[in-house]
Amino acid sequence: MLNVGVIGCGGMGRDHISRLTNKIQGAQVVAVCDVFEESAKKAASICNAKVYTDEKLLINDPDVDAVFIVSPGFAHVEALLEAIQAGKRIFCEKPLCTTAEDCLKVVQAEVASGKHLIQLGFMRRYDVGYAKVKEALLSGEYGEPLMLHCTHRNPEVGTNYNTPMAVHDTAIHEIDVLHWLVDDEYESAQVIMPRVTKYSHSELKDPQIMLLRTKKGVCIDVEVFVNCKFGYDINCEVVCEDGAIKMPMATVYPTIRKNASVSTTIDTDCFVRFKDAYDAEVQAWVDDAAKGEINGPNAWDGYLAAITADALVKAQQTGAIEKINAAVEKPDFYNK
Ligand SMILES: NC(=O)C1=CN([C@@H]2O[C@H](COP(=O)(O)OP(=O)(O)OC[C@H]3O[C@@H](n4cnc5c(N)ncnc54)[C@H](O)[C@@H]3O)[C@@H](O)[C@H]2O)C=CC1
Ligand SMILES: O=C1[C@@H](O)[C@H](O)[C@@H](O)[C@H](O)[C@H]1O
Repeated sequence: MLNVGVIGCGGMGRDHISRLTNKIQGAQVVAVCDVFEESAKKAASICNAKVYTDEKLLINDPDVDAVFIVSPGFAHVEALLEAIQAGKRIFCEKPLCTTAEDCLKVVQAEVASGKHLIQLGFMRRYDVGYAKVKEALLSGEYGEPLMLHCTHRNPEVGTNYNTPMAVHDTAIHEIDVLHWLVDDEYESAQVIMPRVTKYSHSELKDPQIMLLRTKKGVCIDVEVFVNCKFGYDINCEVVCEDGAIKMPMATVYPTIRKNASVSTTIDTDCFVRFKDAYDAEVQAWVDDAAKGEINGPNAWDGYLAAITADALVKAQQTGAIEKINAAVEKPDFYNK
C-alpha cells in the first residue's frame, strides 16, 4: 500500500483525496496539509488522515511514502525541492512551476538525486478523446498534421485569475498535450488579443488567441476564453494532408429534440470532463510506484511546457512572435 501525503486541500486537492480514498487501488491518504488548518481538517474528514499546516513536516513524516502536491502553481517549487531532498515519490499537479527558471531548478535537483521521482499532472495524455486522435495520427492513414484548431473555454474564473494565468494555469494543458499529440517541439509563440468580454476585469484580458508553430511547421491556434459563460468546452481538431481528425468527447450526451429545438449537454467543469483521465493518471502513478517506476509525464515535460509558457506570457505583452528555446539540452536521465 502506497501511503500518500497531500499538500493543498482546495478544490483539486479534495478531488484527488476522494479519488485516492474511494477509487484508486493500492494507495491511501495518511496525511493532508493546508496553510489553513480548517481546510486541512475538512479534507482530513474525507480520508481520516493526520493534519498538517506546514508542508515540510508532512514531507518529512516517515509514515508518508509519496507526496501529492496540489497547492497553487506558484507554491510548487518549494514543496518539490523539499520532497526531492527527502527522496519521496511525487505527483505534482500542473504546472510544474510557474517559471521555466524554477522548473529547471527542479529538473536539476531530480537529476542530482539520481532517482526518477516526479510525475506531473498533465492528465490530458490519459483522456480517451486525445488518445483516439493520437491513434488516428499514428495510423498514417491521414498523412502528416498541418494545422490544429483548439478551444479551451471555462464558464468563469475567480477574480484573482489574471492575464498570465491564461497561459500557465489554463493553456498549459494544450501546451503539453498538443506537441505530444503530433510528436513535435515548439519553435515560436504569439498571442492575439481580441475585444475583452464584459465579464472580465482590469487584470485579465479575456479571451485570447494563442498561436504556436512547431519545428516541423505545424501551426496551432488555441482560443482561451475563461469567462465564456456557457460551459466547459474543450475542442481539438487536427487538419492533416489526407483528412481532418476531430477529438471526440469522453462522455457522449444524447441530442434532445423538444419545443421545436435541438439541444445537447456541455460539461460545466474539468472535474466532470476529465474525471476518467484523472483516475487513469493517478492509478498509473500508483501502479508504477509498486514497480519502482515513473512512466507518466515527467519534470522535463514540465520544463518544456514552462519555456513555451514563458514565451506566450512575453508574447501577451509584446504582441510579437517570440522564439522558444530550451536553456539546456535534455539530460540523458530523461531518456531512460
Ligand atoms: N489538472 C487539472 O485539470 C487541474 C489542476 N489544478 C491544479 O491543482 C492545483 C490546486 O488548484 P486548486 O485546488 O484549484 O486551487 P485552490 O486555490 O482551490 O487550492 C489550493 C489550496 O492550497 C493551499 N495552499 C497554498 N499554499 C500552500 C502551501 N504552501 N502548503 C499547503 N497548502 C497550501 C491553499 O490554502 C488552498 O486551500 C494547482 O496547481 C492547479 O493548477 C486545478 C484544477 C484542475
Ligand atoms: O487545470 C485547470 C484549472 O486549474 C484551470 O484554471 C482551468 O482553466 C483548466 O480548464 C483546468 O483544467
